This record gives sequence, structure tokens and C-alpha cells, in this order.
Amino acid sequence: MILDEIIEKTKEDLQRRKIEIPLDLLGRSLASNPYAPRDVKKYLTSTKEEPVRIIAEVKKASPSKGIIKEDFDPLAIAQEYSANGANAISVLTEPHYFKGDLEYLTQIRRYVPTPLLRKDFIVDKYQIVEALVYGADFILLIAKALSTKELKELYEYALYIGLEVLVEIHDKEDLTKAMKCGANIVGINHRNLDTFEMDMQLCDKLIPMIPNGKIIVAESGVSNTETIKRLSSIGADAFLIGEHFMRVPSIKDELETFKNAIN
Ligand SMILES: O=P(O)(O)OC[C@@H](O)[C@@H](O)c1c[nH]c2ccccc12
Repeated sequence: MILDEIIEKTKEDLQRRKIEIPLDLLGRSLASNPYAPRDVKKYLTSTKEEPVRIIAEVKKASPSKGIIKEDFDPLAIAQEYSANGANAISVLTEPHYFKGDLEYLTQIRRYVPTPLLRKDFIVDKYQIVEALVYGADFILLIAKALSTKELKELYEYALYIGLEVLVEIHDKEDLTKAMKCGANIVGINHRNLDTFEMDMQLCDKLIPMIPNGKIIVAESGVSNTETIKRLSSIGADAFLIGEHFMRVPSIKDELETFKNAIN
């Protein structure tokens, strides 16, 4: 089970980081933190004027595809996303399977005004404080990787320290968990994190079960305007797109096309 394996590795790393910089010390750096997290919900809610919201992902590699982008310059990619209408930027910080780095967050936050998602496998409050310290505006919590109790605790802690949360679901059971913790932003991941199988019909199944008023993010495998049009029409507010942007010749052209998919 790849998800379990990643979580195990994440926990190992975490033990080490907690010894290097204990939580109270990490928390202390917040006193001089120049960054206040933005109200992410405003950026991700679809409106008449701007129906398609895009979370563009800075992604070097993945366990299903290996290295996606060889000449990887996270800051340059984020700047291009920001300059061309991305509503938020997802920064993978998981180092082993996705070749991410927490430092990318800080680097990008310094120069890029767009809200940032810390995309990682968060299982501990320590990682949520890290997200804030390193400059994130919101975090990802994966329902499948957490019990209802854990999800609720981490969710509430993030809100308490001022970060929004994207709660990722993959099936009805995950959705129940997400609703129990009162999630406002729900991500439907087309990719099964254990088998890597894609189900591009997942939104059709799950969106009708989500109460009104939630922000819905369609995640993974989105690579054309047809998909964006279709998923928008059934209620998706935002689209989380990584691999496709990493492979196209012009991020600018692609982002513009996607942002204007409905008009
Ligand atoms: O590169 P894609 O297929 O456009 O997918 C982006 C994003 O949805 C994907 O990276 C992702 C969704 N949920 C995750 C959880 C952990 C790591 C990665 C992910």
C-alpha cells in the first residue's frame, strides 16, 4: 500500500525534525513571521465573473509517474502561474516520493502574491505549524490517511492557528469523515492513492452527496477544457492541476485557456 508507505516515511522524518527543532522553538519563529495567511475561500469560490478557479501545482515528481519535470525551477513555475491567473498554488513539500521541499514554500511566498497550499501527508500538528512558519495559507488533509478523530483534531487545529484546510476525499466514506469535521473546502481526488487508478467520473458520484455551500475542488488528471466545462457544470468550483502544467510548452497559454473554459 503506497499511501501507508508514504505515511510511515513521513512519520520517520517527522521524528527527526521534531528533535532538530522542537515545537516550541518552531512556534517561536512565528513571532517574527511577516506573512499572514489569506482568506483562501474567497479565492476558490466560483463566481459568475470568474467561474473557473485554478489551483496550479508545483510538482517535480510523483510515485505513479516518476520524474515529471527534469529542469525544475519551483520559483519560476510559481511566478508563471501567478502572473497568468492561477487562484492558488499547490506546493508539494513531500521529499521522497514527490521530490518536494518545505523551502520551496518560503522561497515562493517571498516573491509570489498568490495563496499557497502546503501539499503533503499531514498526520501531526507539528506539520501544520511548519506550514504556517514556511508561508502556507492552507494545508491538505487526506481523509483516507486519517481517522475521523485525527482528521477533526488536525482540521480544527489548522483553523485555530489561521490556516484553511482542503480536505481530500476519494469515496463516500471519506466524505462522511469530511462532513463530520465540518470541512468547508472539499477536494475530490480522481486518483486512488493506493492503486493510482483514475476515475474521472468520481465527481459525478460524489458531488450530489455534498451539502450546498461547500467549495468543491476537482483534483488530478485534469488536462483539457472539456473536463473543466463538464465538472464545472455539475458543481466544481476549482481544479487542482499539476502534471499537465508541468508538461505543456506554455503554462501561460494553457492557464488562460482553462480560466476561459466557460465564456
Ligand atoms: O498532477 P495531477 O494529475 O494534475 O494531480 C495534481 C494533484 O491533484 C495531485 O498531485 C494530488 C492530489 N492529491 C494528492 C495527495 C498527495 C500528493 C499528491 C496529490
